[in-house]
Amino acid sequence: MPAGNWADLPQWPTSMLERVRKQAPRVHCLMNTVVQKLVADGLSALGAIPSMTSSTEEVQDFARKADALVVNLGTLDKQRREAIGLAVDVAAAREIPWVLDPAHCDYSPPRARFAQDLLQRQPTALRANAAEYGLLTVPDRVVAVETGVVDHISFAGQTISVANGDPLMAKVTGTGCLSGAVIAAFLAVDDDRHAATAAAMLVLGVAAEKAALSASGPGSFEPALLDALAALDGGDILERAKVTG
Ligand SMILES: Nc1ncnc2c1ncn2[C@@H]1O[C@H](COP(=O)(O)OP(=O)(O)O)[C@@H](O)[C@H]1O
Ligand SMILES: Cc1ncsc1CCOP(=O)(O)O
Ligand SMILES: [Mg+2]
Repeated sequence: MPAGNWADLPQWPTSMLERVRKQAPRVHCLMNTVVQKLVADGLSALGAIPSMTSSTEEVQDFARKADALVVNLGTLDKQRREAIGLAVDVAAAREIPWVLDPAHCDYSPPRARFAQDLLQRQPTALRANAAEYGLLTVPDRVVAVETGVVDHISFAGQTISVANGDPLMAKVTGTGCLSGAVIAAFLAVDDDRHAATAAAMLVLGVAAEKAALSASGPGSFEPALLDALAALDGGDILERAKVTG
């Protein structure tokens, strides 16, 4: 955590959120086909600018214009593997942050191997649920995020835990994928990769809590989450944050 612990300096996530809104980072998403709309809408609500192509002819042009990249393996096929490799080449050359979400790698050994190979290419952060996380070995320089009821964000021997969120997040497909994209947006505006990743998880978790106040189930939770991401302010974050580390 920057310059002390959460109790000493609780305003840094709000400062990062304000920078996301002001700078409007471009986040290019190699996103699974199931949740592209939610992820694009979530990034837009937050204040970032999403793009989504996975065409091998175009992906490098999009990555060259991006401030950060998120690579999600949820609907992997031959062409997407190739597009991911091309996009990561650009991210590495331009030294922009990129986030790996090894979605469903616990279902498929070839996908788990591909995820492990991508980890050797040093993403800025890995974001995975517990089943996915348990299969992978995370290199030292990669921020490791294991999500669930409590999110654990580990880097350089230190772990920040964020206990915000709502059980309705597990009832809407794509909240995990959205979390990877939100992390990418925060990494684009702050060089402290550990703090930026934790701030992203906190902001999404607090937005989910605010959304749950008005939702009557998963259907109404999804649009309420977009509204909450757009409306979230420093007061909400300070009042609700459950951060340790
Ligand atoms: N029961 C829960 N209570 C609070 N937050 C949750 C809960 N389940 C999931 N989340 C949140 O939902 C998001 C997705 O996490 P997770 O369900 O672990 O990923 P995935 O959707 O990839 O399986 C994270 O932001 C996590 O904090
Ligand atoms: C259902 C499904 N199948 C392939 S990707 C995907 C979406 C996974 O979304 P999340 O892990 O964020 O709930
Ligand atoms: Mg997932």
